[in-house]
Amino acid sequence: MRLIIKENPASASEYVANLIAARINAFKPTAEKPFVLGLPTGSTPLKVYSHLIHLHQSGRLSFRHVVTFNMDEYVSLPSSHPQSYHTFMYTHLFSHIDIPASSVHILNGCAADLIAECSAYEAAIRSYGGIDLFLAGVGADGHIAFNEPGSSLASRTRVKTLAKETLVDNARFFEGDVAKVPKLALTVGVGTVMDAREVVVVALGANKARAVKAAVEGKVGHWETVSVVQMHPRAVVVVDEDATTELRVGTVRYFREIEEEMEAGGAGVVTAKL
Ligand SMILES: N[C@@H]1[C@@H](O)[C@H](O)[C@@H](COP(=O)(O)O)O[C@@H]1O
Repeated sequence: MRLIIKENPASASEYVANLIAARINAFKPTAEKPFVLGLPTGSTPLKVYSHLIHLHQSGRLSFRHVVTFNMDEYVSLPSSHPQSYHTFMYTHLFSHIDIPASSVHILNGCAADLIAECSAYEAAIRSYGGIDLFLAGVGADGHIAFNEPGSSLASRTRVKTLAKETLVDNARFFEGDVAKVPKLALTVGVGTVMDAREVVVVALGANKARAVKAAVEGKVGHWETVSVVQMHPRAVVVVDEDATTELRVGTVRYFREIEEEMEAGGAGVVTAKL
């Protein structure tokens, strides 16, 4: 795992957007061989998305041959609902870039058969040969996508009951009223995320410090599902200073020194390419 510590949310988000753009551009995607990108919602990726839009508008990045799969969606919110993840993604990213509508995949939380919807989603991911890069945020309790505490680390896309902490956290998007937050969601599984060829987790702010500790220093376990990134061969965790406050001083120093070595072009560069 790499841990990248940036000074503030803006510099962390810019780093992540540049990383995604570099991966897409290096891949040289075509209609026959598109780049497959997994995407989250939430407040964390907002600045990443605005920087991706900026890169696109300044001619440095095209999404013409990028296929996306979103992580999750609430059950029973129509896609036109202001708080649906469909609305979120079009408002904050898709309406501003050159991605064809047919390349966007978001789970349908209003499908008549939710189980069939989840299986079809997994099949669609497989049909593209899997996900090249999965971008993820993290819940304050350490969940990835909507894989709440206790989720199987081998889980696939499925219907999930949301934890109380998540409902309370997300009430801010529903006029502060917990009762208005849908209690169920469709989500990719931990296994679905782990199948991606690269996983990039972003965590910003002191509210995420506990989750960052779980991801970086905790034991791998189903209680904080983000901890599974420790098992991924190509995982990058990008944080701002505030999100490091629960980490040991030695941990922060260790990862900082590795990144400094990489920037200096030393032995770390070899590690980065692995
Ligand atoms: N399902 C989403 C997650 O994908 C997201 O990572 C998390 C954190 O959201 P935020 O970035 O707003 O803190 O919220 C929800 O639970």
